[in-house]
Parts: sequence; C-alpha cells; structure tokens
Amino acid sequence: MNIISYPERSEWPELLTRPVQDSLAIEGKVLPILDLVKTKGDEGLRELAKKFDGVELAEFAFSQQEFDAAEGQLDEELKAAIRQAYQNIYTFHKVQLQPAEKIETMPGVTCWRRSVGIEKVGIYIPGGTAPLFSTVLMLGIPAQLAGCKEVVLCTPSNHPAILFAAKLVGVTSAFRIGGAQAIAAMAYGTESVPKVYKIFGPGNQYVTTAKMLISKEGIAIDMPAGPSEVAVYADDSAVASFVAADLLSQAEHGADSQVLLVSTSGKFLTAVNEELATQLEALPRRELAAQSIANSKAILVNSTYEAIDILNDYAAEHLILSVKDAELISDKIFNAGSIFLGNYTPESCGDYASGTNHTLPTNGYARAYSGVSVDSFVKKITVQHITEAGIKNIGPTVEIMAHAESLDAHKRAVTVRLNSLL
Ligand SMILES: NC(=O)c1ccc[n+]([C@@H]2O[C@H](COP(=O)([O-])OP(=O)(O)OC[C@H]3O[C@@H](n4cnc5c(N)ncnc54)[C@H](O)[C@@H]3O)[C@@H](O)[C@H]2O)c1
Ligand SMILES: N[C@H](CO)Cc1c[nH]c[nH+]1
Ligand SMILES: [Zn+2]
Repeated sequence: MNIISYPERSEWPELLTRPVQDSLAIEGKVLPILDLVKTKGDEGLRELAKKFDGVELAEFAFSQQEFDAAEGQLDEELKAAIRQAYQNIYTFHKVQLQPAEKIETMPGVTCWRRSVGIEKVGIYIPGGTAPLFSTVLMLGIPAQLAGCKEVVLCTPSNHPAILFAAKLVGVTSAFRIGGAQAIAAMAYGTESVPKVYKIFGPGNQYVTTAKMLISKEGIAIDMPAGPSEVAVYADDSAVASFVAADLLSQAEHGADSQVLLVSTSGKFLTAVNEELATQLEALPRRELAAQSIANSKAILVNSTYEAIDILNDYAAEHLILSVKDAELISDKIFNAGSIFLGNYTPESCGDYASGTNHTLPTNGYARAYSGVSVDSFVKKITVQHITEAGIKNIGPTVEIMAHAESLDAHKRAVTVRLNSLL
C-alpha cells in the first residue's frame, strides 16, 4: 500500500475518495434494466439473466424440492456453524424490540408509539462473486423479529446454503434473480415476483445504484450498502500479521473495495506492507484483493488526535481499533458503521457470527446512516388518547395555536368538544 504522511486537510477529499465508478455512467446502464423489467416483467428478467448471468431460466422461483434438497447438500459442520451464527445474531437483535411505553404528557393526555413490521419486504443476497448466505441471516433475522408478513428473497446464486439459511429465517418466497434486475423485480413486481414496500441488502454498484433509483419512485430502501471497506487504526501494540489479514479480508470482496490503514508508527506500516505481500500470495482471490490493495492507502499520523480526525472524516463501514485504550478512543469516533476493539476482534467475526449486523453503510454514508437493525424493518405508529378531563387541560392551548395559524376549523374541532362539556 502506498504510505503517505499526514496530508493537509485540503487533500483529504481526493485522497480518501473510494474507487467508485462514475455514477452517471452506472446510472446509464441501470436505467434501461429497470425499464425493461417494468415494461416486460418476467420476459425482461429472462433476457437480463441470459445477458448478465449467463443463465436461461424457465422459472425464477426456487422450488420446494430445491429447498428440501439444500439441507442434504451441506455438511453437518457448516449447518452447525450457520445455526450458531443464527443464535448469536438473533440474541443481539431480539433486544432491539422495544415495548410500547405509554406517556401521559399532561393529565388525561396519553401518547405512545407502536412498532409494526413492514408487511412486504424484499431482501437482496449478493451472489455474483461469492454466495453471501451470511447476508440471509443478517436481513432475515431482523425481518423475522419485526414480524414482516412477506419476505421476498432475490439472489443470482443457487448455493444450497442460501436456501438453508432462507428456511431458518422464514423467507416466504425466493427467486434466482441477480443485479439491478432483481431490485426492479421487487420494486415493480412481475408475473412471478411479488412487489414489496421496502428493499434491503448489499450488492455491487449496479445493485446499489438500482436501489437509489427506485427509492425515487416511492419504494423505501435500507441504505446505500455498496463495496465493502475497512479502516484500521493501529499503534505499536498491534500485530502486523493480524492487521494485514484484516485488510485483506475486506479487500477480497472485490476490486472496487478499499481499505485504509492509519498508524502513528512508520515502522508498523512497513511491517504491514511486508505481511500483505506474503499473505496475498496464499489467497485464492488474490487478484481481486491485490487490485483493491492497490486502490488503498496507509497514512502515517503524528498523534491519536490526527488519527481520530481523519477516521471521522473517512466514515468507514468497518473500523478496527488495534490500539491501547481502544474503547476510550472508540468514544471519540462519531462516523463509522461498526467498530471492532482490540487485537482479537477481527472484522470477519462481525461479518458472520458475533451478533451485530453486517449490512452497513459504505462510501462515507456512515456519516448519516446506521447499519441494518430490527428498526429498519418496522414502522412506528403513534397512538394517543385524550379523556374528557384531558381535553379540558389541552384544549385551550390548541385553540390559541390554531387561531394564530388562521386555521379556525382546527380550533372548532376542540371548541365543539369543550362546549359539550360545559
Ligand atoms: N456494504 C455491505 O454491507 C456489504 C455486505 C456484503 C457485501 N457487500 C458488497 O456486495 C458486493 C457483491 O457484489 P457481487 O458482484 O459479488 O454480487 P452482486 O450479487 O451484488 O451482483 C451480481 C450481479 O450483478 C449483475 N451484473 C454483473 N455485471 C453487470 C454489468 N456489467 N451490467 C449490469 N449488471 C451486471 C449480474 O446480474 C449479477 O447477478 C461486493 O461489492 C461486496 O463488497 C457489501
Ligand atoms: N464484509 C461484508 C460487509 O461489508 C459482509 C460479508 C459477508 N460475507 C463476508 N463478508
Ligand atoms: Zn466481508
């Protein structure tokens, strides 16, 4: 990785830009895909599956036989690992369900908020370069806990672990459709694929751009969760081989991923670079990983303050703090998707099984977005009840405000009730 000394603030935007493709060019490719699915439905999906995934499909829906066969196609060790991950992710997400608390704002005036699962949701499971069955758990478990009635899954992969995990989380229908066309199918509905109200899931730049585009057409989305990334802040207490392994773990997702290493020690940065060269050789996906490492930077800072500053500006999807006092430093981080503390907390554990969600905002969106949680799958409906005594208490306030806004019908809705109580 290119090692650079702490840059002037004016250089940050250019230095820290992710290697995303020109968004207008991607939009130009995605818009006709959305249009084809909207106008031609299943027929359009067939054309696109052939063009982009090289498959000719008569049916898109995975059949009951495929679901039943999936379990037998996986070895016991993998099934046990998936069940363990399910337990941990379920346990972490279950506590996110909050009971409705009734609040009396003034005597006789009670307000509360009910969480209601979004009825129809779509989950996209990436499968272009790797079958991310872990994403089925990350999206399906919060949907299950939220009580979503219909959970539609789309993926370009037919890996049996995707179907095994889909059954565990109670997906209601699953389709072998990938890319922007899968997002379009769930947004508009086709003869085979049900239309949903909100679409979740990570994916490549075609998938992410499709999500952004359909969100302008009244379909909700979770967030822009594009190419994976990780930033590591390491000091002398860190272990170079661990840090290099962490950087490669996200670099291997794709050539458009980026990793960032920040350290107060030039010696450490050089040691990580040496480790990267050795470890890359052993990776099956070394070409993808090498390309993203080539897009990445190592920054030598003079102090923890400079490190915190630059990391907050970067707003990484994942941030590993391999430093002394990691928890103390993490309190100073206000822009990151998910934070990993200390030398023995590899980001991979969050990707698969520790319990937190791996669907996280990338490309700096962590400045404003959170990762997926049960909250993402519910709507909050407010409810209120005012008693006769309550309307006498609150009524005059509303009458005065409504009159001042020149909305006398609003005022009358209170006045008629107050008069009835005279
Ligand atoms: N941010 C997160 O939370 C998170 C989590 C997991 C994965 N990811 C990211 O998800 C991505 C997965 O990408 P992937 O490509 O492996 O799988 P994918 O399923 O997202 O995309 C594959 C699909 O892209 C379509 N496609 C391929 N080339 C195309 C082209 N030229 N034009 C139009 N469509 C085309 C195909 O239809 C294919 O099915 C990676 O970038 C990974 O880093 C992010
Ligand atoms: N690192 C990805 C989130 O950015 C999630 C993932 C799934 N499998 C492996 N990794
Ligand atoms: Zn990962």
